[in-house]
Amino acid sequence: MQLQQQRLSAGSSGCAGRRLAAPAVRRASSRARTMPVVEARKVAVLGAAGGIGQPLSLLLKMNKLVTELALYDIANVKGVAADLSHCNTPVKVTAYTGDAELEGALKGAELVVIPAGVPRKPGMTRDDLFNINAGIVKGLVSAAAKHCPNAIIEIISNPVNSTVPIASEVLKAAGVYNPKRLLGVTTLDVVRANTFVSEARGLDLKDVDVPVVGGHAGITILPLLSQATPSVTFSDAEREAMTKRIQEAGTEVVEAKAGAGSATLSMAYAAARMAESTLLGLAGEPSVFECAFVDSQAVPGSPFFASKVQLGPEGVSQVLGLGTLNDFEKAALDAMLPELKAQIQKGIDFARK
Ligand SMILES: NC(=O)C1=CN([C@@H]2O[C@H](COP(=O)(O)OP(=O)(O)OC[C@H]3O[C@@H](n4cnc5c(N)ncnc54)[C@H](O)[C@@H]3O)[C@@H](O)[C@H]2O)C=CC1
Ligand SMILES: O=C([O-])CC(=O)C(=O)O
Repeated sequence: MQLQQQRLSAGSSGCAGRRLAAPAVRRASSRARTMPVVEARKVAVLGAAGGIGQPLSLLLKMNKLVTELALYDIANVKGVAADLSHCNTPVKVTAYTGDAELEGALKGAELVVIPAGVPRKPGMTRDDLFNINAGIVKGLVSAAAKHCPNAIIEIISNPVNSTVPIASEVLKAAGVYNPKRLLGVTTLDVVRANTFVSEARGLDLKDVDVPVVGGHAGITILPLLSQATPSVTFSDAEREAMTKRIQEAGTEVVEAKAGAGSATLSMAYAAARMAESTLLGLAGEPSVFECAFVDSQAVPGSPFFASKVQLGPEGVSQVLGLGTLNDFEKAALDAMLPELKAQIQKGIDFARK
């Protein structure tokens, strides 16, 4: 799998006020040389029979850093696992369904990826999913707190701006919260930004790295085009249009699917990339960077924020600052904050009820 080729990778530790370091894009050949020795790595996918869960599980079945793939879903997961288990890659596939089997999926897992929950239909916002998905995430993270309290948890289920705070409260209540081990998956925003910018400027995709910060809904998604690598220039109108396209890309897919769900294949690709980066960090690979929505002090007053983070043996080893924003980005940051904070608080309030 060549996901690593386009992984966000920065050469040095960044910090607030500095421009984020340029990507040191690893080629497949050099990656093969530097690939860490694989220890036993069990990855659990919760919601594995869904639109994201199935292709994500396939990509993880192809990943040399994974030794066991535990698939959990409330429906249809045994068939998905039987199907996947016939692929002749060494990853052992196991299947679990229903509350009684959740423990088996989670026991011994080092990474838990959660795409469980309902997707949007046209006309809905991600926040409209809150009423259903908040409870699903709460239940699954409660089980993870009990059965794999040290695992890294990566949440895909929307609204990410609220489900990650819910998860943090659940983990706190269970006495096992480690902010380095809880991440909201915003990789798809970066994947999209890289694709759209490369298309607009005729750049080779493997060289393009656009940090995307903030959150994962509408105006809370803020691509830092001024920090793109390689450096790109946009007129004011182009910058505004590109920012809006990246912010509305999820809706673009929801509308194109016309009621049949939201992004699944690109999301599976993005989550597989995030999982691979996480496993590389766990394995001690240096200089692994991704953008993710994490417990953060990057922006005063917002307890969670997406920005570039370094991944290491403990999970998030460093949350990087935002670097220098231009006036457009500063205004966009100011505009998003009330909405982002409200969505975070909504999650916290729900979990504390
Ligand atoms: N973070 C991101 O960038 C993105 C997030 N999403 C979100 O991912 C979520 C999943 O999307 P899809 O896979 O398209 O939906 P889907 O409906 O195709 O699949 C969801 C799966 O979750 C399962 N599920 C429901 N409740 C469960 C529970 N309590 N335990 C275990 N499994 C459970 C369902 O049985 C189903 O198989 C949605 O909330 C969607 O909004 C989607 C795209 C991008
Ligand atoms: O738009 C949605 O509902 C799914 C999602 O988060 C995305 O595609 O970015």
